[in-house]
Amino acid sequence: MAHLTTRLPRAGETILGHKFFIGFGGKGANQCVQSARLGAKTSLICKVGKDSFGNDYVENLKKNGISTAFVGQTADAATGTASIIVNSEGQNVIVIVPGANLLLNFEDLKRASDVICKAKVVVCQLEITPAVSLEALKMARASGVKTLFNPAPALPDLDPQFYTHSDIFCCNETEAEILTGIPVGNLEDAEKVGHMLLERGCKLVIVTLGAEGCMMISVEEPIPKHVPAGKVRAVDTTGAGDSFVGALAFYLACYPKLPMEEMIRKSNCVASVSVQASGTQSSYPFRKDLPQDLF
Ligand SMILES: Nc1ncnc2c1ncn2[C@@H]1O[C@H](COP(=O)(O)OP(=O)(O)OP(=O)(O)O)[C@@H](O)[C@H]1O
Ligand SMILES: [K+]
Repeated sequence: MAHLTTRLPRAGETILGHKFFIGFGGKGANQCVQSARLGAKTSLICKVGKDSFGNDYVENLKKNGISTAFVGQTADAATGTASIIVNSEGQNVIVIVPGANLLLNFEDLKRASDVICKAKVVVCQLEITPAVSLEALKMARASGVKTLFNPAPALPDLDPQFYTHSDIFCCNETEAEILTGIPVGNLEDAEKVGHMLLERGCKLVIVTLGAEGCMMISVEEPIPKHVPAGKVRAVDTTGAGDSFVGALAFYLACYPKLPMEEMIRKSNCVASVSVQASGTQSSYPFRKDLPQDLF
């Protein structure tokens, strides 16, 4: 939920804001929404609270055609939230309470094992307990399901098994720096990150570079490739990373024979549409609104 104000309040101060809105999020949900809008059959495995936010959350997923069979609702924690205050200069303060997300456990994964093991692609992030995310990747892998891992929010001491259990490891510049210690400001830096992550056991690494598109490198093709994004007029880049990951998951699942570079190029196109509208899920394009040569 976001509050727009002219300036940020000081400790103990009450100020008036001029706008308030609630948007749905969670990286997993955002990615799922983007995949679903492109036409993928999707299911989200997560946990929310038995509260009005949780009810609305489930409703929103259903509206987007996402299966909620494995969206648990618990009375033991509140739905995860992010409260954001943004001033007129665009500076913000944010409080995140993960809440019910942290209660998603191995039992929940076991209950969902059918969707995990029969999926074409499993996408994981780090907004739940990392060990649970890793277990989902392992379950997928053991069944020959393609794994796409997005290490967000990044942890400096990520369990090294995340590298070896990801078919595709996709991070942005900030995450790349936290994971490797290499500040990423250009393509060359991203290439260094790519080499380092391949050494750690990744099969294929993608570093997203905002308006510059992406860098990709793989064990099969260890020469880094730049996949540029089209030039667009960006109005709000919030959520672009999740749009990209969601689109990539769609192509991996629905067009598995496309060369990876082509999948990334198409995912860049989808994500570059999202930066031309404000908000996160509200900016994600539907298949019918995109150039049909993307399909
Ligand atoms: N200004 C832009 N113009 C065109 N495409 C963009 C732009 N910004 C982002 N994109 C697309 O979105 C993808 C992801 O962007 P980025 O690397 O900024 O992710 P991110 O930092 O995780 O984003 P965010 O945190 O804002 O969601 C890029 O690889 C590109 O395809
Ligand atoms: K956006």
